[in-house]
Amino acid sequence: MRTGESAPAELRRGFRRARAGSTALLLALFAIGFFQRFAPATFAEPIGAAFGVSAAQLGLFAAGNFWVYTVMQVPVGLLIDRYGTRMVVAVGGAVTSAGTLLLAAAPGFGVAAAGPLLVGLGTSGIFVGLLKSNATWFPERHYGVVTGVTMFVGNLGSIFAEGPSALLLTAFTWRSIFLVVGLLAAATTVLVLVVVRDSPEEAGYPDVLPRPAAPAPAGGSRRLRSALASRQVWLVFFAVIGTNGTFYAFSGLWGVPLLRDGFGLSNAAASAYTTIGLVVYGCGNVLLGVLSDRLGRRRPVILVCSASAVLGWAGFAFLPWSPGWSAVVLYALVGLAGAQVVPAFAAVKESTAPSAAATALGVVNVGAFLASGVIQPVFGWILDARPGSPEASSHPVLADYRWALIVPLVLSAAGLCCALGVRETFRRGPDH
Ligand SMILES: NCCCC[C@H](N)C(=O)NCC(=O)O
Repeated sequence: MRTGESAPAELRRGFRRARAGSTALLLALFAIGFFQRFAPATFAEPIGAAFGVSAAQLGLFAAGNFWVYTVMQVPVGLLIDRYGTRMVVAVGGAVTSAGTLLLAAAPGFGVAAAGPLLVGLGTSGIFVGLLKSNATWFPERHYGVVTGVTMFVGNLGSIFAEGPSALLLTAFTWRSIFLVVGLLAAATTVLVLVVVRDSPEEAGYPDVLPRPAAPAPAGGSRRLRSALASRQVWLVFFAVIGTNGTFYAFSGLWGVPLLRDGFGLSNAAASAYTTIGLVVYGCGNVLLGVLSDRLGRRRPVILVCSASAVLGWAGFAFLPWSPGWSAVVLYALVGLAGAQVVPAFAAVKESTAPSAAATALGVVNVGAFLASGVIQPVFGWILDARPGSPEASSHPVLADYRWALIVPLVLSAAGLCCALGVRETFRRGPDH
């Protein structure tokens, strides 16, 4: 049975329908996961008020999802390489749904706090599973753009967690919103079990493109060792820390206070600049995917992003910038740099045996998550330790932020050095 250009039109249509069904369901769960990750920004206040808990307890509540998700990246990568996307994502979807419903119905904060932990656990396999599924269902030459669109759709979930959710909260309780999200996750999970197939072959179609079998490292520990022994995986890991990790750390926390404390902007005015960075990031995901597919190369795009990060962070730390065009350019530069993940994930997938791809992608994803988890507090410690600030309550000034901004600058410079060593994969897998 042929599904390429020479295959009968009906067969091609069936193949495309099967691919669209699988991909759409995985994307839906991915967007739900992104929603959950960003939901604390909007829902922390009503949830805190409902349970009468402190800001610190709420911080722990929000961090639960993040840390469980990060720790699980490599284990779920191994599980996906072993059991396939459908099984791991279906189990994950069920756990996500249970965690969300638990939060919606929680009688007290102790039970509610278990919700984000379960959600972090449940959603941890979706992204890596989706990347692996994309690698199986789409031609290699389109992997960049497919990854870019994947990231873009995930980001729609985070957008829904902000403004639209705040609007929903004016009409509905947070419990009813989480109830609906939990039921939605449950329904999507059932559909994943019924509709998703791990490969075109499993769906009754031959592979999209015939790919010569790559040497497959058998067994979990072999796959992990092969991912951890790959120079390409580590070079990309550190390059992504310098771009995506620094950008997420900044846009998720310090990007707004920098403008507020440094230039006296209101919260709303300051967050317009982080929004610009996020929009450039979201669009950059798709555009860089298209660009690197068209070029047939990943490395130049990876390098431009690393250079963009160094320029952006150096500008923030040393140039005489201020709100207005100079700030827009700097926020856009670091946003664009963050979109490096798209060609970077492609370069990792293309240099790894398909049977170990999810494990290697999981390793790289950990880097981006760990970076923001570490950079955010370190940035804060540098601000707290600022010289000549005897009163703990006084706000840091621009000069203090410039010191802290040296952290992302150093990481991005190290990332650029690593990016220089990344091997070009020419849009093709390791077996070509
Ligand atoms: N602190 C967030 C890091 C993001 C890492 C990466 N760019 C990403 O978005 N991964 C998608 C995922 O959900 O794992």
